[in-house]
Amino acid sequence: ARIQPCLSLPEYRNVSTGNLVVKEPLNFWGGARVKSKDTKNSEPVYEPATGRVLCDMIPCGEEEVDQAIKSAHSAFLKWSKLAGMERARIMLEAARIIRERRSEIARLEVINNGKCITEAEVDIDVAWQCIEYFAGIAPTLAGNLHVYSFTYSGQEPLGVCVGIGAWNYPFQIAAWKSAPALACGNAMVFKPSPMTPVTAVILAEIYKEAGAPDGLFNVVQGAAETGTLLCHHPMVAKVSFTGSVPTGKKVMEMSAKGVKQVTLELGGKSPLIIFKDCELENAIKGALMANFLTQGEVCCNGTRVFVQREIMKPFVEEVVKKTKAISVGDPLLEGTRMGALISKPHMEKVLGFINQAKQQGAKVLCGGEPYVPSNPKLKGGYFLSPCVLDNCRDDMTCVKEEIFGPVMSVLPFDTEEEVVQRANNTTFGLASGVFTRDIARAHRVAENLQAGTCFINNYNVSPVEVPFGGYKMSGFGRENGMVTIEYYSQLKTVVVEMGDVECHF
Ligand SMILES: NC(=O)c1ccc[n+]([C@@H]2O[C@H](COP(=O)([O-])OP(=O)(O)OC[C@H]3O[C@@H](n4cnc5c(N)ncnc54)[C@H](O)[C@@H]3O)[C@@H](O)[C@H]2O)c1
Ligand SMILES: C[N+](C)(C)CCCC=O
Repeated sequence: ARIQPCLSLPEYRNVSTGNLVVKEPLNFWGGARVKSKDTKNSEPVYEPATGRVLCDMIPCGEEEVDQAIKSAHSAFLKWSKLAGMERARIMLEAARIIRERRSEIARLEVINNGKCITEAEVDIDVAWQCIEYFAGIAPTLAGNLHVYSFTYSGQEPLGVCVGIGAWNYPFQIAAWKSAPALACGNAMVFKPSPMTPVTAVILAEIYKEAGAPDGLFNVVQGAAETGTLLCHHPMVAKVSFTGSVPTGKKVMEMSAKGVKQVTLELGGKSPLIIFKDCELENAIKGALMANFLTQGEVCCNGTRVFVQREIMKPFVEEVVKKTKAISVGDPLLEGTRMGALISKPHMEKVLGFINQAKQQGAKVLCGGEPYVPSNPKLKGGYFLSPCVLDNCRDDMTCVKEEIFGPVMSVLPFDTEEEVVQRANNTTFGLASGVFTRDIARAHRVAENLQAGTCFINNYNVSPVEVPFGGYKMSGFGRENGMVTIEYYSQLKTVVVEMGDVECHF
């Protein structure tokens, strides 16, 4: 059942929309691709831009999950004993290979996810940067020595960590989870979303090629059932989850049963506040960046756009003009700025939110309809014209719930105090943004917004050096930045007696 890859990465350079069928096994453990055992539960995976079947996702069952975890455990025993420098060398080599193969990996990501190529290339860059960043940290992991009491403490890895990913940034999520885990000396079993099974296994091959021991980074395919098996497995020390709030709650509950550590990167409904003293052109660009990257399927998007009443008219006119100009279509073409949504059911869900918004009194200023590109091969794709909604109120469903599609809701406001209160009136707390020329106001608003990130005079800029994660129901724990080391390690304290034991008895 253990198989080496059939299609080498350079061959993916020639794939185009509508011509790839992935036949290779998509699981990886013990240092090789592994064919799934039980094909009866296989599910078709669709290419979003065409609606064609790209491959079959065959979920891993109990025995396979157990094999992957045991493979990770045996790699952990070796990897955790390496010096930080040795781990770093292998991780840096993995980052280099990703950089070299950026174009092929990005093309595969586009075909599986539907996002446009220019964005996918950035995602791949962020992935290798993240691995490079944590490789740099690995040799610096040192403890504290308390000389006079002669005690010392230092970080130790947790063991086998599980990563569970969402479908919107498949390769990048696998890197964001594996890089800090491996830097700390852990091994990982990663389960991608069943809708985007194709690229995580390439990351596994790259770690192996870079010199990682067999079993260090493993991939098991599957949906809820496979995820449940991972969360319950007694040899798993930690679960790092990216996905929706309802699934995040289940993951936390299951992990609690085994007292496993958890990181939850969940959904959002983030506010973007635009004051009348902003530089309007930048604020408009910021609103587009906050809403339409990856077809709006971005957890931290600023989908509640609060605009100070005095500038509402020019803001809306320009934002609508620029939204209408977004080129939707073949995601592998350089000129395309918006590709296809992940699936037909998801597109219908987004359309349902738009219809409901209309029924509740919102006005569609542009878009919000299925889009059929002229190219015949894209006729079955899940394209939607980006949508701006006006006449929105805070109590509407489109303003309260995460849509996860290209839908911007615009809301007027009058005062800073009022808008901060309204912005915080949500159970989510992933991100937020503010546009103003008043530096004191910018920092005051950032301080008062209940969110893990606040972007001032920009949006969706997340370098790997800075922590990313949520407040409230958007989750806890962080990815990226130094702090992430805390979430993939545990502290050992050693107390050394330099004299005789003073006995109380
Ligand atoms: N905060 C972040 O960093 C971040 C990043 C990307 C996406 N997201 C969020 O992810 C959501 C969209 O992704 P999605 O639709 O893939 O989310 P989802 O919750 O449906 O699925 C996420 C992952 O969980 C798995 N899963 C499902 N049921 C499970 C179970 N019972 N036990 C274990 N695993 C299970 C899925 O197979 C998938 O791999 C949005 O809410 C978005 O905001 C958050
Ligand atoms: C790279 N971004 C844009 C910050 C997105 C992070 C992952 C959220 O879905």
